[in-house]
Amino acid sequence: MKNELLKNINLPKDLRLLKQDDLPQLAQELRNFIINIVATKEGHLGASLGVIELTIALHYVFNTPQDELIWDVGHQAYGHKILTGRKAIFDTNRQLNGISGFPKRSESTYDAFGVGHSSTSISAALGMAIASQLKGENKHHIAVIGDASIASGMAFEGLNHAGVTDANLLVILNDNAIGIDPSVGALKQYLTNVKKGTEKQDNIFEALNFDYSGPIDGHDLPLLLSELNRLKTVKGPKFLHIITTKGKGLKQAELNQVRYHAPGKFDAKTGELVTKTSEKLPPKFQDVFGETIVELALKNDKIVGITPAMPTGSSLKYMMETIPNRAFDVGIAEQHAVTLAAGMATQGLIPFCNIYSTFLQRAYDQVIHDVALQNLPVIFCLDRAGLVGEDGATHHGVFDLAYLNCIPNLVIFAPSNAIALRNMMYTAQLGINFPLAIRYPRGRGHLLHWKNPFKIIEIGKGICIKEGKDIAVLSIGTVLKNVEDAIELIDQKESIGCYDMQFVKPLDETLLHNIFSKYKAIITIEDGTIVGGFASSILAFANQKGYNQRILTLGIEDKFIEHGSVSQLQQLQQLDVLSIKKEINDLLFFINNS
Ligand SMILES: Cc1ncc(C[n+]2csc(CCOP(=O)(O)OP(=O)(O)O)c2C)c(N)n1
Ligand SMILES: CC(=O)[C@@H](O)[C@H](O)COP(=O)(O)O
Ligand SMILES: [Mg+2]
Repeated sequence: MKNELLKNINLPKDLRLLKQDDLPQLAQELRNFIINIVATKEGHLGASLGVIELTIALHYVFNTPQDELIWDVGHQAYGHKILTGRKAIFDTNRQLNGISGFPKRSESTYDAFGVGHSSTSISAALGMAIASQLKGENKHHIAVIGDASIASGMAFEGLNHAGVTDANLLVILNDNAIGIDPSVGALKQYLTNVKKGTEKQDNIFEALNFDYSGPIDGHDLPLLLSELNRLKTVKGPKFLHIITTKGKGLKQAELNQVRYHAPGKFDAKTGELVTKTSEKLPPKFQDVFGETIVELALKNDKIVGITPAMPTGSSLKYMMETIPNRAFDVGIAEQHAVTLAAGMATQGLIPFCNIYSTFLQRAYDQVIHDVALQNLPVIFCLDRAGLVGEDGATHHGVFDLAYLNCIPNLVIFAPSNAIALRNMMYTAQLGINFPLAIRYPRGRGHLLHWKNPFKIIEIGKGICIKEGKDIAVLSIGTVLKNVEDAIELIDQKESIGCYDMQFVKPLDETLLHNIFSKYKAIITIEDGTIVGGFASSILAFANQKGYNQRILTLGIEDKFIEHGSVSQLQQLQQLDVLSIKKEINDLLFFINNS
């Protein structure tokens, strides 16, 4: 059985020509196809394997793309992509200039809504369903949402609204009892009871006016087909609860669902992970955070740790294992995580609220209204800041410096290395009377030895890395390493000064006055958007203080950056070593000849 059926399917119309009895074989072929490609090209695995039967059934029963199908998060949509015209290019998934790892409207008419951040599907599908009603159309709108994503506030808001409409909406809950990490919370317990049959009487979704059916086995194709065909005839908001296994069809992925959410390279036949080099590498920043918070919290019982559904990705799991009563996974609930931290801070606790930079966008008002306005000493640890690579436009943490910069009271720190991250966490827990954001990138730093004795970091102070004569490079965050390497390659090194500014807010004005009084030209560099971030602050400083030398600003251009490896994207954004070297040399040439 080698893609006998799949090879003839390019679009759902081809799929609909198959006999129902052929669909289980197609499911097997589709699984193998995904496993073979993800094994070498990497990407999200477990979620897509878990919805193979659902994907086939949906495209078989519904008339996509006229009927609108919305995948929540979209990391489970690989089967959907393959069956909707992207089979031949699926091996470019998540690569530079290849297809996106998430549904994307500009990529296909079958991708009804762009996703990446969770819990948007019900609102989006409801919006489309209401629009269809207003336009007098007769179509179906289907939101497929996971058990972790439906626990988020936004999903509840959508359900709450949908329940008082007669919109033609079908919500399918794909319940596999796990997000990236095991699902948490009272809703998870409720769903567990529904599955056991102990919670049939007062169904929460029926109470919200949905026509509820399930739970049914989401791998049973005939059952899925008959239930979807039935639901097609039911008007108004409907809710189908299906039970699936994340990683279905690959033994290791079923057994170790957390690891196989996005496993990296693995052997397609055995499922074994490709073992990485045994060479000692510098730690990931997430582990510097995870290990340091444990070290600090063992000595300081006021410290608490919070993660919205990313215990593994943030490495807060180390604290959850060591000090479980003070480490909280609150589920996909960024808004709640921030205000929970604010509440804890009012009571004298020291909350480290760890959120991926991109996901903190969800909790912007909470940062302003609940934390900063009340000047509460919440310590935000913003992981995955800057370019994250293959997850692409939905996930790059490139807006944080800009969106945080305009918030009064907030101190913004971007460590240039693991030691600075660790020392800032140490400093913060000694006691601060302001909110603090510490932002650091995905992946590893460059220091092998980082567990030095703790040192206090003076708030608002930058560091002179190297004095120069003509040009000062002002750097913020880990891009400093590229700057230092670039300067090493420059012939007139002695001309170039280099500064690790550390804080975007407050700026080190004393240091800046020294720099602006001395150098002929300034370069700012950051791995965030050039609009409103570090560069903007330096430009405003120069303008306000009457400095008029040339200032070159390097950072992420004012557009959404797509997927690719971090190094490829750095090159495209001129943040790699050679591009920085060129920018410095060009500026040197300019000032020497003007
Ligand atoms: C707002 C937001 N927070 C966090 C994430 C990170 N994230 C991606 S998938 C995922 C788990 C989703 O679990 P579930 O909805 O149950 O889907 P499954 O992976 O089980 O199919 C999380 C937390 C995200 N994409 N968006
Ligand atoms: C789909 C999603 O949002 C997550 O799975 C994300 O891809 C995790 O990113 P990291 O791999 O950086 O933890
Ligand atoms: Mg799930």
